[in-house]
Amino acid sequence: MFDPKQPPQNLDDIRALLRDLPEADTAARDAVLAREPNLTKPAGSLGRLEEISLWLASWQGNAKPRATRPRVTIFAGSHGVCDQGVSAFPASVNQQMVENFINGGAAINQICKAVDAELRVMEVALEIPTNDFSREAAMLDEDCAEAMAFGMSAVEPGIDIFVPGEMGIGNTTAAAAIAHALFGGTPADWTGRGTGIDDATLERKTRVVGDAVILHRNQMNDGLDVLRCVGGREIAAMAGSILAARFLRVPVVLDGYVSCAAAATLFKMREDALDHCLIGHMSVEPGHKSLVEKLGKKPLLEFNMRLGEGSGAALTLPLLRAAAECHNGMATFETAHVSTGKDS
Ligand SMILES: Cc1cc2ncn([C@H]3O[C@H](COP(=O)(O)O)[C@@H](O)[C@H]3O)c2cc1C
Ligand SMILES: O=C(O)c1cccnc1
Repeated sequence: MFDPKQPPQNLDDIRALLRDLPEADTAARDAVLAREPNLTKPAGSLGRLEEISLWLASWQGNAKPRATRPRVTIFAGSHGVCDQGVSAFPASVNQQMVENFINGGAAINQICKAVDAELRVMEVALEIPTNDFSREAAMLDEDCAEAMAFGMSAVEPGIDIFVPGEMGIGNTTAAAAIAHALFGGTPADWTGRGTGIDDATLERKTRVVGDAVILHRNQMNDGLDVLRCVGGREIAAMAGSILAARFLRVPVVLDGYVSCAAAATLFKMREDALDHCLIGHMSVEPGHKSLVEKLGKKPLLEFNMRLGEGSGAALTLPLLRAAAECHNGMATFETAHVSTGKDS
C-alpha cells in the first residue's frame, strides 16, 4: 500500500504499488446513479456533465462530487537529448520559464487565475539534465524512482482534482520515443513539431526517436523501463503524481502529448491504471490523437492548443465544477414539485 512517508526507492517498489491499485468506490457510484434520475431535467440531458459527476464521485469515494480545490503542478526537468538539436528553443528556457511561472507571467498563470485553481511549480533536479537517450538510458533505475517519488509528493490530501503539467525543452522528443516504444508504429507516426521546428529538424528528431527505441529495445520490457530509458525526470514525476493521486482518491485531468505519454507508461503496466484520469484536451501535436486512442479516452476539449504546462487540462476545471454543482445542487422532481411526466 502507498505510504507517503515511505517513498519508493526503486522501480520494483513502483511495480509493487501498481499491483495494489485502489478501485472506484461502488457505494459513491451507486449513490450518484440513484440520485441522477430524480434531478429536474430529462434523463441524460446533461450529457458528459453527468459522466463527469459520476466519475468524480466514484474516484473521490464520496457521493457528493467535489471540484472546489483543484491543484495544477508544473514539473520542470531538463533533457540531455537536447544535445541532438531536437527543439526550436535552448534548454536554458526551462529555468527562465520557471522564473516566469513564479512571477505569474506564463499562460498557465493566467488560466489558473481565470479558473480559480492553485498553481505550484516543482523543479525535478532541473539543473541536472537526464542522459542523452540517443546514447544511453535517460535515467538510472533509482533516479527514475526518485523523480516519481518526488512527483508523488505533489498530491496532498484535501486537493480534490490534480492536473500534472510540465516544462522541459526537448520533452516532445521524449514523449514521441515513449509512445513509439509503447505502441509501435513508425517513428514518424509519433514525432511532431513541438515548439515549432523546421522540416530539417523534424527529420532529425524523427531519426533520434527511431534510433533511440532500437538502441534500448532489449532493456524495455515494461512501461517503467520505457519511462527510465527514453523519458525524463519531469515525465517520471508526472507519472508518479498520477499514481499517488489514485491512492489518495484524487481524480486527475491529463493535458497534452507529454502528459499523456507519462500516463501511458502506467497504462502499459495495467490497462486500468488510468481509470481515475480524464484527458482535458486534444493537443495539435499530431501523435496526441493516436495516443488518446490507445488510451481509450475522449478529450473534453479540442482547442487547437499545443503548449503543455497543464494549460489545456486546467481550462476544463470549470466544466468539472459545473458537473459537481449540477449533481449536488439541483432540486429533485419531488422537492421542486415538477412533474416527472410519468403520471400525466
Ligand atoms: C517559451 C516556452 C514556454 C513553454 N511552455 C511550455 N512549453 C512546451 O514546449 C516544450 C516542448 O517542446 P519541444 O520538445 O519542442 O522542446 C516543453 O517545455 C513544453 O512544456 C514551452 C516552450 C517554450 C519555448
Ligand atoms: O501537447 C503537448 O503537451 C505539447 C505540445 C507541444 C509542446 N509542448 C507540449
